[in-house]
Amino acid sequence: MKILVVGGAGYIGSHMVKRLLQSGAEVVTLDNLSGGYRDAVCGGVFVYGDIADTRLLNRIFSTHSFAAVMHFASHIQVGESVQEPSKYYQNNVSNTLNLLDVMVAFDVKKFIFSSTAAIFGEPQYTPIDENHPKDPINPYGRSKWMVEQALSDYDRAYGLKAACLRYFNAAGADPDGELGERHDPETHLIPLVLQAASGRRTQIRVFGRDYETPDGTCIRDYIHVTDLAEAHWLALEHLLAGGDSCAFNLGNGNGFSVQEVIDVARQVTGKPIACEDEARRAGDPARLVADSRKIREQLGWQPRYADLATIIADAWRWETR
Ligand SMILES: O=c1ccn([C@@H]2O[C@H](COP(=O)(O)OP(=O)(O)O[C@H]3O[C@H](CO)[C@H](O)[C@H](O)[C@H]3O)[C@@H](O)[C@H]2O)c(=O)[nH]1
Repeated sequence: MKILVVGGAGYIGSHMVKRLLQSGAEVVTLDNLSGGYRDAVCGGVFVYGDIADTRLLNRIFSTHSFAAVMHFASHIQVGESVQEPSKYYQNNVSNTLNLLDVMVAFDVKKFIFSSTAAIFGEPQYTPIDENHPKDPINPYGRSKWMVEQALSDYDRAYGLKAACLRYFNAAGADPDGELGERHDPETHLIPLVLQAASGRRTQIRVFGRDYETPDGTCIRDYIHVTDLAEAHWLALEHLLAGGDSCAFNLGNGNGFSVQEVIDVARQVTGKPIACEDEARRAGDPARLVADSRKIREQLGWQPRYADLATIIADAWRWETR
């Protein structure tokens, strides 16, 4: 079984490549990242490039016979998407459609798509299940919801079966210590908190202490990246077994505030971690917590690293590697 992993050199994609290789799948990784992550993709075929490049895609699909495509490559910063929407619609929507059209042309009709909690917008209730209204409040969320809608149409018209996996807050690192989180620039809470612990940063800025939450800071549902990769594996098995298109929310169902994350990080690292209070960051809902019962019930997903201290401990091992 050969799988094309687009964005397989990034944070979540590289964990997926590892999971696939462990299962004996053949992997072709397509990515335009180089450096550490690329080195970490220790197996399979690596193709440097971009899904905007139709000629490259045609060459890859003519050379390999894929059972499915897993697509992790996208821009993911909410704030940036407000400033530069074109970048988000171009890359996340238009380039994804380019990939889908080549897939259809080569009769590859199983697709795993990285979606996001940002498609829901301001929560109308929590925990958020799959049927929660979709009303994204920024171009990033809209770009992902547009693709989810396009995928429904591609299923109806071309029989392309897709699993949309809506991540809440992916965090942590490979428990073996081989892979971890690195974005450039880094904007995510846990790696920034740990950089403050390790001395690579002087402090962590807390964006808002005036939310309607018990300690005033925002609440998020952190999911270990290895559990996330496992969910993708189960979704892949589902599609390869002839299963129908589907969408699943992925989180642990436990909300932790920014202050709680900092407190747990202090315990795990034994470092003081200085904080500075800042104004709210635009586009941050107060509370995002997933109801993931659907994937547990339908695909048997069982997170193994649901404990926040474990998630942070694995990320800390990577930060101090
Ligand atoms: O330096 C920081 C960084 C973050 N935060 C806070 O920490 C929480 C988590 O922020 P992250 O940036 O780590 O994560 P988000 O919830 O903003 O982002 C997640 O959800 C987004 C969509 O809502 C995208 O999918 C994104 O990739 C994903 O990590 C937020 O309340 C944020 O305001 C801080 O206080 N200080």
